[in-house]
Amino acid sequence: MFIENFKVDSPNVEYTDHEIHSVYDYQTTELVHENRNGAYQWTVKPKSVKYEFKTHTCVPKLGVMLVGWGGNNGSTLTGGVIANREGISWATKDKVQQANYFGSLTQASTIRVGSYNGEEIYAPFKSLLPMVNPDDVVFGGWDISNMNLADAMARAKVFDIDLQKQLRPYMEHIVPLPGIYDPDFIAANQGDRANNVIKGSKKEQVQQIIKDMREFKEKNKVDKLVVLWTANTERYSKVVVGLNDTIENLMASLEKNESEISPSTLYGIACVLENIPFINGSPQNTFVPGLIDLAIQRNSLIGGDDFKSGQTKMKSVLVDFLVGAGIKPTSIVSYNHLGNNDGMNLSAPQTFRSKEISKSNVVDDMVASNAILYEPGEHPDHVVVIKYVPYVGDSKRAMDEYTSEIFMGGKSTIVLHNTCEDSLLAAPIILDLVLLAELSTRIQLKAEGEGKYHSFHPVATILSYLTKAPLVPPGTPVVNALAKQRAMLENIMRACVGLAPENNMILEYK
Ligand SMILES: NC(=O)c1ccc[n+]([C@@H]2O[C@H](COP(=O)([O-])OP(=O)(O)OC[C@H]3O[C@@H](n4cnc5c(N)ncnc54)[C@H](O)[C@@H]3O)[C@@H](O)[C@H]2O)c1
Ligand SMILES: O=P([O-])([O-])O[C@@H]1[C@@H](O)[C@H](O)[C@@H](O)[C@H](O)[C@@H]1O
Repeated sequence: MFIENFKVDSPNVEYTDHEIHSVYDYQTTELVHENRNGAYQWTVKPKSVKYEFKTHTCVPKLGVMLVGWGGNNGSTLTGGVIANREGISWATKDKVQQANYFGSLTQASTIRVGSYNGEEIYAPFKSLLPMVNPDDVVFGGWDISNMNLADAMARAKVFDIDLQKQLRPYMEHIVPLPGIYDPDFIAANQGDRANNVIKGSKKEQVQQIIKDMREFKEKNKVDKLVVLWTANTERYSKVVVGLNDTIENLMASLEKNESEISPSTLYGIACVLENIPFINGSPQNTFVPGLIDLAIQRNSLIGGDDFKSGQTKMKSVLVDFLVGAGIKPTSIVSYNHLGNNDGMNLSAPQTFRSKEISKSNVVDDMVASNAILYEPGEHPDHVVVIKYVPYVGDSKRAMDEYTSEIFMGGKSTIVLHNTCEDSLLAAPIILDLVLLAELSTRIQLKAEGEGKYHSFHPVATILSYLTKAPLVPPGTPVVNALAKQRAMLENIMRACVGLAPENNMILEYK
């Protein structure tokens, strides 16, 4: 059964006009490794820590500025939101299709709230806490190409033609702001579209981005802004002592106009200086150590890296299942080809390398979780291939072969083939990233013994479900397994309204 919304009735939760206050017992464990009578022994001590959460319920008018707005993802997301907002439907060869937000965790998934007369009751994920309605988001952004968004949508060849015709009047007057272009960081084959660029030194470019964000906020009367990079994948920046390893060195390098500061890092610096959440949807190391430290120092939200949209999302489910079932994946070979501009940019070795890294590390935590299967340091063979095939456009083809060792030396090989428009996978993920980033800035918490409330750590691990290579604060474990990432997010939101984590025990019926 489905219910639209609910309210929690508990002595641990208080709803006021402006906030939800909850008191929450966090059940965890403390591990002790000690020498007892000459032998080391592990002891696990259950531990309960009292937390208080305070969530501001006043939902702001939200502006979202996309870097790479005129790309396939940017134009698809913008068109998709307009279609939803305007209630557009269009004819396909199968049926009359209504606009929807399928693929968005916040808009199209549900959570279990309990059982009623023996029936499981579900509510929308977004009913857990007050969130911005995507239809109300005001979009803006930058692109190094000056193509208007209607033409960009046509160039992307993602939407059905009848939908494109209906969206054109809403999008043809929208032209992205000039972007920061540095040909050294993306493939040479992108040079042709760079006709809309910010001139000047790197410091002047950062100042221009700051000016753009302030003007956007002022012009659109938005209360809050989130900026997200959905521009071309860049090559990795070199991380060098004295260049970008500390805040001081990064800012000094900016003054000196050092060539090794990438455009994405420049947008990141601008956002952190303005205390505007900045999310990186591509795989490169935008967040060099100096920028991470700057974000921590200024308590400004940063999140990334690389949208977890298709093949990698499946991998973070399948390998978790295999290893969790006591089956040993020994070879994972992932191939994909696509023909959009992203594919063309990734055909250069240095940009492909960024993608190869973010797609390859995704099984590490699952492999490390099972020393019955894997010797220390042992790892499955894992190969990632991406090829550019213009004819297939945005319709990405992904082929995977997983070989595993099973009972008594047997082998099991699973082969997957997926065909899917890349941008239709990424657009709802972008939406979730910006909505959840905004929400997380409205949550404050404190553990028992902590005097004052504080926000979540500025490196937003809460967004991990949506990224291939989750950015985490130094010293924090990286979790890639999709079910764990979803549970983390859902359970934190449940804690904010005083609900226990979903434990799936269903003891009532045992
Ligand atoms: N679609 C997916 O499923 C998916 C998944 C994970 C990551 N990504 C990443 O998202 C990014 C965008 O994908 P896409 O398919 O929209 O690519 P795209 O090439 O269609 O769009 C990128 C846009 O960024 C613009 N651009 C490049 N450098 C810029 C800069 N410095 N400032 C402003 N604009 C700039 C380009 O002109 C282009 O319009 C890529 O890096 C891709 O790897 C996509
Ligand atoms: O999310 P996923 O399907 O594993 O990964 C995808 C890659 O395989 C694809 O080549 C690339 O163009 C997309 O941007 C995305 O990164």
